[in-house]
Amino acid sequence: MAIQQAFVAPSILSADFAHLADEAAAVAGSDWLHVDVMDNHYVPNLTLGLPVVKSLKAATGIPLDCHLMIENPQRWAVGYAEAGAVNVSFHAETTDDPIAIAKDLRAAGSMAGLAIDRDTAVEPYLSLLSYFDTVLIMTIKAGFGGQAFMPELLAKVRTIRQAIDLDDLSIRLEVDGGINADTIQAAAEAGADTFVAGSAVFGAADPAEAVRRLRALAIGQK
Ligand SMILES: O=C(CO)[C@H](O)[C@H](O)COP(=O)(O)O
Repeated sequence: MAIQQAFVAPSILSADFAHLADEAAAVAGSDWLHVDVMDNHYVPNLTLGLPVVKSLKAATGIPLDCHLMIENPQRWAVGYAEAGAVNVSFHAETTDDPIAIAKDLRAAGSMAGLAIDRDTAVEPYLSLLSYFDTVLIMTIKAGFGGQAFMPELLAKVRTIRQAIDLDDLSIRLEVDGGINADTIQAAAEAGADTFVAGSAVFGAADPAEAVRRLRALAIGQK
């Protein structure tokens, strides 16, 4: 299957949390808005939860892509779907029953996303792909923005892309961590079609232009 239209999803982890509605408005042309939910347990960082997602949903028309870096996703994931997220990703490392959570997310009306952290192999999850609408491959260790892209993790993107294409699955393949104008093309060539970018967007003088530039690079334009 051909790679789907490239999506750029600015990560609000790198935005000004005191002005989230304005920050979202600055990237209004984005495909998705990536929302990092961190609980200070699965990852050491602590960010935001359901009340902020509900407020963001009311404040922006950009589809929300919630990335749960939390323990006990079976307790919380559906709440993010009910809050209006278009996609809810939870980490494979945080549950023994990813299929149950994926089914619950779809039943609640969102896409179901499986996120895979730096130190986790993708092979055990290949047989589960049909339960998911997105797969998010971390290209850093989850927890903080502004880290350097790890090109060796693109092998996992290639493996997932091959599996998606082999079974003709309709799955968005996201990469998250260190995505910028220097790294996005390598990620696209590996098979990613959805690109989370935090510092490369919100650290830019013109965030909207940064999104446009990243999307152009992802589809091979200079
Ligand atoms: O999930 C994340 C961190 O765990 C962030 O989405 C990611 O780090 C984006 O930030 P940057 O593009 O600056 O690396």
